[in-house]
Amino acid sequence: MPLALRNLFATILVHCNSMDVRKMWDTYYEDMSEDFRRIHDNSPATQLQCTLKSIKYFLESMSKRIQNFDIPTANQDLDNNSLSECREIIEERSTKIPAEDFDAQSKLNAAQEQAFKTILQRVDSGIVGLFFVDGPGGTGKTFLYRALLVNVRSRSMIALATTTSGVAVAILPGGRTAHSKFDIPLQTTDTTITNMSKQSGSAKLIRKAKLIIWDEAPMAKRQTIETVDRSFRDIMDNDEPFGGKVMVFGGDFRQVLPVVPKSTRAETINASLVKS
Ligand SMILES: Nc1ncnc2c1ncn2[C@@H]1O[C@H](COP(=O)(O)OP(=O)(O)OP(=O)(O)O)[C@@H](O)[C@H]1O
Repeated sequence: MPLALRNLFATILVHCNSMDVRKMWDTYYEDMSEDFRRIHDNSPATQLQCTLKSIKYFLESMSKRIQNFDIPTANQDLDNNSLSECREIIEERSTKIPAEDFDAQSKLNAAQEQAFKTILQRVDSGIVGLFFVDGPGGTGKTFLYRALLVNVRSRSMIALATTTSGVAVAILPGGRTAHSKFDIPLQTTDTTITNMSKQSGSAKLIRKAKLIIWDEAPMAKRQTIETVDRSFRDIMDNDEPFGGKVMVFGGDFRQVLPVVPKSTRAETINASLVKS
């Protein structure tokens, strides 16, 4: 429950004026930072900054500034809340975190916890990361995505949730189809790029995103995913895969492969992500 505790701590700061804030901080810091201690077990400084950013997020959602309270100082993060942010970034930041997701990270099973920790270490270190979450239907992939989204978003960082089909969009908070979010052309080939220009709001959003989730990836043609890869490299001016972003693809190859009209079995498999 550390996330719920940080939310409660921020709420108490805002509504209870006569509290000894520093004493309360010292008393409950261990409990409030328990999730970050699990992820960054060797770095107390990172644990502290992650905890402060999360409390800052909740305070700002109540129109308060963390600087006005007697708790340790958060590092200045120039990425955050700049006045010149474009519409796409403002919209993304206004995604509501569902209350039922607050304790998702404390309920993760061992396999989910392992994936959660590994992915968040990449998010916090800013090192490129390409992950594929594989599992048959009902094994908890969406549950893991939701825990990741709440953790990253509750620290005022941008996490994008995309899916291949419109049907699955509704199960991820702030979800959109990858085609719509990344402006992917309907017909993709081995040389296409997306319609996002480097100066567009969508490109600025990609530059800021710390985590990008793409569910139902096996349903997308590999050329579609490769088109996004080429565009991200261009937008980020970085030739690492997906321009150095932390990408989490997920889905189940046992379910639906890409739909290629009038294709043979071999052509369908050639269009699949496994051939990328
Ligand atoms: N660690 C967990 N603790 C409690 N409930 C969980 C956990 N993991 C998954 N669940 C629950 O199990 C059910 C199936 O999980 P989920 O929807 O995440 O599976 P999925 O792998 O995404 O399935 P699909 O591929 O069909 O979309 C959901 O009701 C989810 O809330």
